[in-house]
Amino acid sequence: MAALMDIQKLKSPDVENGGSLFDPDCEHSDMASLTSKLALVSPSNEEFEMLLEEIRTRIMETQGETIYELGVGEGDPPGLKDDDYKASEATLQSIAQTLDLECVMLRERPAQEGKVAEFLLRRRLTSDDFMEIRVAVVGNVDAGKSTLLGVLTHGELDNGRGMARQKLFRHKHEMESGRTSSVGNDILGFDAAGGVVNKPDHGHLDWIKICEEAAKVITFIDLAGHERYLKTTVFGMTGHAPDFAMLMIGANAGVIGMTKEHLGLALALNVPVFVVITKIDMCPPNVLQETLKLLNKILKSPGCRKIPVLVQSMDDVVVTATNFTSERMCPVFQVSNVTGSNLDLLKMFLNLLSTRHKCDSSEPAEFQIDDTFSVPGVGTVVSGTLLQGYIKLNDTLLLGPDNLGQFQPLPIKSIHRKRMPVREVRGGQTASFALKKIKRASIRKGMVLVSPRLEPQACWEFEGEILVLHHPTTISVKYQAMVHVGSVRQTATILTMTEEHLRTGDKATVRFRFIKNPEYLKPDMRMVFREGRTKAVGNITRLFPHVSAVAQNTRHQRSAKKGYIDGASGGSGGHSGGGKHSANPQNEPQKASKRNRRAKKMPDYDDGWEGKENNFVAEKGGSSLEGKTGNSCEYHNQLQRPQQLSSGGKESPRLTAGAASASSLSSIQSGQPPSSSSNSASSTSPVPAT
Ligand SMILES: Nc1nc2c(ncn2[C@@H]2O[C@H](COP(=O)(O)OP(=O)(O)OP(=O)(O)O)[C@@H](O)[C@H]2O)c(=O)[nH]1
Repeated sequence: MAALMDIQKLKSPDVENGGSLFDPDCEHSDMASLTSKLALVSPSNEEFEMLLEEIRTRIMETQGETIYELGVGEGDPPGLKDDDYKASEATLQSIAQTLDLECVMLRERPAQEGKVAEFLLRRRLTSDDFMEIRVAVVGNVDAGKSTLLGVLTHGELDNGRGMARQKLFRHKHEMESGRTSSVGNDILGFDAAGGVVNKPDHGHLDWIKICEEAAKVITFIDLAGHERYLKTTVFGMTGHAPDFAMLMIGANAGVIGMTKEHLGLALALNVPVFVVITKIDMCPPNVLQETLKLLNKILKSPGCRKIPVLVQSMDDVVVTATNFTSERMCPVFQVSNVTGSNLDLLKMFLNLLSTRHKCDSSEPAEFQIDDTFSVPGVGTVVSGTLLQGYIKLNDTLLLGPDNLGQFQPLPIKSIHRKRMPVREVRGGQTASFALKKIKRASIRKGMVLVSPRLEPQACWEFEGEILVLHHPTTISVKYQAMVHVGSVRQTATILTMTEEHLRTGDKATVRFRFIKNPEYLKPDMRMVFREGRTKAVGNITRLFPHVSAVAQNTRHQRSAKKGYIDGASGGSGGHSGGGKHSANPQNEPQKASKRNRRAKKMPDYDDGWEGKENNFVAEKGGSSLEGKTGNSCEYHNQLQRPQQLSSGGKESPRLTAGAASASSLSSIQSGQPPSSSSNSASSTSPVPAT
């Protein structure tokens, strides 16, 4: 345990400074003068109103809850004597009652002048509203991901032979192999007082009931551990906009296989990570120590720069959960799904997590689509995340971009959140919308539904600042790989770069062009660029929102011939000219289609983030997830596969050049920054256009 940071060092830094958890970053606000430790002892009417207002604002900002620390104040030594403490607690309860908040004590401890305590103030929401936190569950195969989710959501312990996970598998082949292959959603609801509301009825969980009773719902995005399904895992991490990533490690197996890949992915996407070590019931103490030691080394390495904190008590839970948004801290839990050891700590931690997405209802709505469904009796349904703004029933939003970069207005027929019909959805929440007058085949993942106020434009080309985490040789202009950004997943070609060649560890500003469809992007979005073992991460810095006339006409004619352009989306697109590479056949979309035809012949194989050498990326796009995400459709009816998949789903196969080399995250493991010296000097030939 000594390997991990001593939790005492992190405990209540604010208390030492006379600060308050009102302000976890120690930036003292205007409230500081009001938060003298005696402020709640016998406030005047005016002071009471000010405190009320401060807590109301705080609750609104944090989407429904905050933590108040009693007995600390600016410049005062921490702690309240018994009488003052009781009076302060009574005032806090009275404020909570006035604001219709639940007020629950999280922990109480002795301090210099009496005692201090932390209280959770949580809004009691109506039956059709709840706070929402999304947690992506990652880790190597057999780390116990599905089992832990089964245990947490169904409240029954595992038998060590896969009993708990059976409740979560969505496919027959998963039941047989014991391997998750798709993005699954499972939910865990907490009421205002922090109690779990999941009550399975004969193994079945009623999501609507959970959402009605819950003040906060944790959605677990259960991602596959096997490297074969890495493409799906990357999509889960980018397209489902998780607030946090839960990295799972089997205590006996240790940090193996895809563990570092998944950690690297979370870091690249700036998703705060916490670690859960499972199977401590069957792991010899020395092996557990070794696992902790290696984990500690990796987390502290220059590639990671995390502060690992072992969570062993409720005190630790409160400290880590309330400081977790800092992104530097990495709480580490050790649990057993068989004995239930430490699961109460993990549940409490999940209960205290708060969303990273701030919601401002006045912003124009922007909804990213991560899946599409055809629901009998309902019609076309899209699921996804509302990144900003507010959408209510019967609002008309713009759906797009289609293959020509156009957006078309569509009314929202109905809204479901976690299978529960609702009238509105706010920024940071996931939802499903039933849409009118549109076929499922005309919608692809990566499209958006946005407010007309945004005047959205699609782009074929964009610029990004990227860092190459790994490439076996060098990357040059015309190189093609898969771009993941938000729920967009499409092959793009490098048009220009600020460097002539890029090797592992190199940074550059790169101009990309999508090969199949224009996409809706925004500056500052995080992107992942990958192909086989090649991985680069970065930020989008510039968009070129125009559609090449050549590309546009060609696509239109070809699409019209194939007959899958919706009449409503037709039109010229109104753009002309095109970029300097628009006439280059290498960048024209029809090139991709040839590869697609070849790709269809390839096996359904996902070579992945850390794939095998000399293999093909035969992305099936839409088809790899279509129909596999049953749980995420919030319209809980029979789902249908489309007769014809959207054209946006298929990607081209790519031949990976170069010899095998170590993981890009070797820097994390070794504690050294990535080095370019390990690369072969030979240049990778760009993939020729066929
Ligand atoms: N003894 C013991 N066994 C566990 C524990 N957690 C999981 N298992 C067993 O470990 C095996 C693998 O668990 P899974 O939940 O399928 O692992 P996974 O990480 O979801 O694997 P993929 O879905 O393939 O990514 C199952 O047989 C579980 O019963 C634990 O805490 N203790």
